[in-house]
Amino acid sequence: MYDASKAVLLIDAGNTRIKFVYYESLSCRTPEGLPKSNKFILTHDEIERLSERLGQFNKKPTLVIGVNVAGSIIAAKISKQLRLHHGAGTYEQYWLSSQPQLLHLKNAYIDASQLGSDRWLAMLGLSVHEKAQHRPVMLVSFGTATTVDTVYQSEFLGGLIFPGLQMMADSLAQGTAQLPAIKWGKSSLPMTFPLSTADALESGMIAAQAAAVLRQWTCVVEQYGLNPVVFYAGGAADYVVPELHRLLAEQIRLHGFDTMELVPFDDPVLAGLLVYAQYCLQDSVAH
Ligand SMILES: Nc1ncnc2c1ncn2[C@@H]1O[C@H](COP(=O)(O)OP(=O)(O)OP(=O)(O)O)[C@@H](O)[C@H]1O
Ligand SMILES: CC(C)(CO)[C@@H](O)C(=O)NCCC(=O)O
Repeated sequence: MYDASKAVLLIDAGNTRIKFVYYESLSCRTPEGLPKSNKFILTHDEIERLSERLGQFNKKPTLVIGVNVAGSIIAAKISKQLRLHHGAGTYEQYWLSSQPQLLHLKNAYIDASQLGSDRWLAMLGLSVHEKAQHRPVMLVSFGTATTVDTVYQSEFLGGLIFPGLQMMADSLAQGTAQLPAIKWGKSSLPMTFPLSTADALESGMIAAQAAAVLRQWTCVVEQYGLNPVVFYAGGAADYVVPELHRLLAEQIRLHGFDTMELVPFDDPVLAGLLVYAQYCLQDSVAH
């Protein structure tokens, strides 16, 4: 049972955008059984609008839980907006960091505090997925950076970090004399032998992203002999997933697995924060 009186705000402050989800009450459910939510996104330049944006809801959120990988200035700006919104009213606010263990989830990182708190909370969200019960589950997050992380038997096993699609494109344009900035068009499979600069860049970057994910999938298969479920999220997913689908299908066939699961997972960080907020609001839990 949850403390139904509290409105809750969850925050995923990333390097490009900040995602918020507001719950008037975690007990108020949709027909699908999920808490009714209002999601909104602000860029870093728009943080000053947070207080006004929160003013549109009926109740002030008295429990605010967030992760922030965008630095202390961003965290301070968000906290200032929350103080503005609450005035003299009281509320609890927590920025979570990565730990060796959170609820049931263990963290194999050598120094747990190094792990991005967004990755950690996303793993918590992933770990409660029904598919995570008997098989390894992977999450590919195509955000500002791309990350490829794995959970098996309630343990985060580690993962890859590399530049996101836009960051790859920007660094090529900035670091060379002849390579232009890319205008991403419709998503398509990389070409076999690209014959223009634009095609060579687009095909190269998509191939690099998909191949890195496939490498990690192969590591999981070799380590555990099981066919992992691959979840994906993030703004650049649409561009990479067609090629990833093609590569995975080929490997699934070669390994003799009978199913391929490449599944979208919206807002995994916010999903993990919800798991944690529900835990915090359980009657018996003292925070
Ligand atoms: N219209 C678009 N065209 C090309 N790439 C896009 C487009 N929209 C998003 N992207 C890609 O998505 C990335 C951003 O993804 P997303 O919006 O999920 O991340 P984010 O909110 O910045 O996340 P975080 O900062 O938490 O990593 C960009 O860096 C870019 O690679
Ligand atoms: C990798 C990013 C940028 C992804 O948002 C973030 O999780 C981060 O800054 N991580 C810190 C380093 C680490 O996770 O090992």
